[in-house]
Amino acid sequence: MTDTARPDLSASLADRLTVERAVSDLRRSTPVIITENAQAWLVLPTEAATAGAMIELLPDGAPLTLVLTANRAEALGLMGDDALIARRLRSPYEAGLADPTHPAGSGAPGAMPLTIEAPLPAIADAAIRLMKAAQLLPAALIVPLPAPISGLMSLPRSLVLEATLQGDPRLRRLSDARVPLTGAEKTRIVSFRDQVTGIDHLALLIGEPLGQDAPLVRLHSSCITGDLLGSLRCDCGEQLRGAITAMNDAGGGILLYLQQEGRGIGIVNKLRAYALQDDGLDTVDANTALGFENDERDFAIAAEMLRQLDVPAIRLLTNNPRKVGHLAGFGVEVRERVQHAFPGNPHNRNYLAAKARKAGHLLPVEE
Ligand SMILES: Nc1nc2c(ncn2[C@@H]2O[C@H](COP(=O)(O)OP(=O)(O)OP(=O)(O)O)[C@@H](O)[C@H]2O)c(=O)[nH]1
Ligand SMILES: [Zn+2]
Repeated sequence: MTDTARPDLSASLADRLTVERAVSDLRRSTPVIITENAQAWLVLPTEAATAGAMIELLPDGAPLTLVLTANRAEALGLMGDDALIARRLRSPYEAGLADPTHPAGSGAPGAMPLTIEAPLPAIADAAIRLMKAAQLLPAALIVPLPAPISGLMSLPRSLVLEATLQGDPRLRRLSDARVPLTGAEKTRIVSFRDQVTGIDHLALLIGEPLGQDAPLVRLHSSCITGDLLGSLRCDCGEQLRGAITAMNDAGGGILLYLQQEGRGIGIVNKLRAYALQDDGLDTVDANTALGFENDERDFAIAAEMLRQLDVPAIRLLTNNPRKVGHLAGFGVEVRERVQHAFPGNPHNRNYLAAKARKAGHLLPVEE
């Protein structure tokens, strides 16, 4: 079995592990400290602030600054050409402004609490990167710290920026087992673990793909609702089972099952996006109203899995040109894009139409 994990803990890997520990604290509503030059800032996820978590740590009378992405600012009708904006708050509870599914953030632009513009804190970019890595809403409450607080993770801004760059996954190949599937009895599942995030990704080897020149491959991002629960809001379940059947019929194929729920925003945020879609936004605008990009996924993971499986050339089952471009950028030869569309239903018709219209998906548009 190949094991490509580096034996030593290089400086950059150590930095990435430090950032992952901070991410894990933030997911538990624990603030972290980011430093830049001689200044330290307490950084609290807005989700934690609105829930009142750890608010007692905020120094009395210190200025509270809310950092938002440009996408969230635009949804709120706030002006600005920059990637991030900062607003001064009177109370941490006003951080609900960052969340369009929260009463404070869901009103019409004029109905939001009065906020005062604030200069962008030096660590704003690092704070937003951490929130995204933690799959929290990409908004942070930031307070300059007059004195250090012991017991919290503290990390320099530069380290956060370097460690959250996508494109260099450290995957370790682990188990390999026979798992007969309905529609593809000759299937093996090979598992990979991201040595930085600890997240596991799977490669389903259906039939005999490894001997083939350019086997069928699908990059399938996890969808708990569609793949597992049979949700009709998307086409993921059909695409998953359809890919398995197509690969079995072709004598072999590789389905990479990637833990990238909700195009990389996580299950909680995907469900928030669904709530916004019920209020009339489409799948793209719901992501940006939450402050995210339309697609936050890192397909370098898929390219690295193919590299470790020794599959340099593929035929890719997808309607998403972004997947083709990213894989090619990471050195995978995509010899052919194979259409992978299924008939819509009344619940996913708008979703499929928005992907075709706005996200460049090559889907047959239904009447
Ligand atoms: N944020 C968000 N994610 C969604 C929504 N609907 C489905 N998803 C997620 O979108 C991803 C679908 O991924 P893929 O099956 O790789 O699909 P794709 O990028 O549309 O490309 P192809 O299916 O290959 O054409 C899964 O992670 C789903 O959880 C939605 O409305 N909002
Ligand atoms: Zn889905």
